[in-house]
Amino acid sequence: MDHFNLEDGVLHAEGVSLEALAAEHGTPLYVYSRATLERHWRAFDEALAGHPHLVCYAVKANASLAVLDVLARLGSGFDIVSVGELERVLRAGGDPGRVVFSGVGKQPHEMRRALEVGIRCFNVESAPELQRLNAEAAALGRIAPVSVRVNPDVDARTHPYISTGLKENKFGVDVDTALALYRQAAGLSHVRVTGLDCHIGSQLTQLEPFTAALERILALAHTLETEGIPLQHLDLGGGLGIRYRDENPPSPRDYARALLQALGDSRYEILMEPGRAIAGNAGVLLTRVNYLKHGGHKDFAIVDGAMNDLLRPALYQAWMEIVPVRPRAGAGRVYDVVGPVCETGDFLGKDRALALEPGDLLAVRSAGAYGYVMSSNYNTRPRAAEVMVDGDRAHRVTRRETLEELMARESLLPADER
Ligand SMILES: Cc1ncc(COP(=O)(O)O)c(C=O)c1O
Ligand SMILES: N[C@@H](CCCC[NH3+])C(=O)O
Repeated sequence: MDHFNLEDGVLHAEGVSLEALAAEHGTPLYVYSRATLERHWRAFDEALAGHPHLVCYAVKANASLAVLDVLARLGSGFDIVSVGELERVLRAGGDPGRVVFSGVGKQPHEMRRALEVGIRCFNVESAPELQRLNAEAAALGRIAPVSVRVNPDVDARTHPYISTGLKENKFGVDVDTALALYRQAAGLSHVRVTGLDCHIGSQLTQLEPFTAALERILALAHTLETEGIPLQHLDLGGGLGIRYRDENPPSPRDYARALLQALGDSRYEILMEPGRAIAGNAGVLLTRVNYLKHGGHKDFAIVDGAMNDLLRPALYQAWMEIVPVRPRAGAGRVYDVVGPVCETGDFLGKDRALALEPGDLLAVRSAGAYGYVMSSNYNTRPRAAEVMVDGDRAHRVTRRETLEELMARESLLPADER
């Protein structure tokens, strides 16, 4: 469920016409709905009510300051993977005490900043990382709270690029290595074991991989208890999928119910790191039809948005729904919706039945997660702008980059070396 609906024949975000937003801010344009974000975050929080928990929104899904601001005001925790994401959370008023730090390649300066502001937990992914964290904490006179990220070797049944919990994936450590790491951690002077972490992949549409992973980490938690290494929390990661087309992912409530059931009567605090399930259907990408090109073999709708704005279709062959903002009557044609970028893989959608005229505005739905954050300047295209709708008001979040700003970041060689 989201807040993008037709009103008087025109697609609106909450109470705001997407045509009006495109006219004011230009295209391509990302538009987010505050009400949808809030509803999705609350769905997780309420699904876990009655059990100690913290919903740590995965910032990587959509790191817009406005999105973080909305969630920080709800009391959200945050899952970060870089010091840049940490600075964004702090800037948006997020509580560092509710931040967990994931990722296989944390750098010393990132660890130091996270230690200084006092984050909730470091999700450690290797033995050398544990040693380095202990050394950095010792140098600062701090104690680093840690979880070990366990790779439970379960098949998440998702696209291979976004599966993270198989033994051939770079993430986490296997159960035996995790046990060894916990034993090491227990003997280190400047880390304190607080939890256990696991994340098996993204866009999961079935419960079974989640519960299989939980069973494996519960067994490890039990072993740790018997060794005198008690845990306060289990971080079950993110990964709950959303409907892009015809997927039928479990609701946050069914997902939480299954996990709490598998947890039995153990009272570990539960941390979750949902990203896509909160932000995905809270955003659309608006793009305008520039040309219609009717070939002998194919019809192309050439739009002003491209793979540099929204990479998911090109990178994962992801299917994203494309709808006209003001639907026209009539059958139309079957188009490949493509951008101006010089790549055959530059498409937003293939074989879409659409009734179109040049100048029409299209909305790519479910673009709130892994959209703007994965955009680039490929083909020297400025990044899109972002707008947050809140009821019948809209706030510009990011201004469209100008070519001057893009160029100003670079320099020519010194004149005498030319
Ligand atoms: C460690 C970790 N936590 C959370 C997430 C968020 O995943 P999702 O957006 O699928 O909920 C990811 C991304 O896969 C991740 O790697
Ligand atoms: N970027 C991916 C998800 C990556 C999840 C992060 N580990 C997507 O768009 O589906």
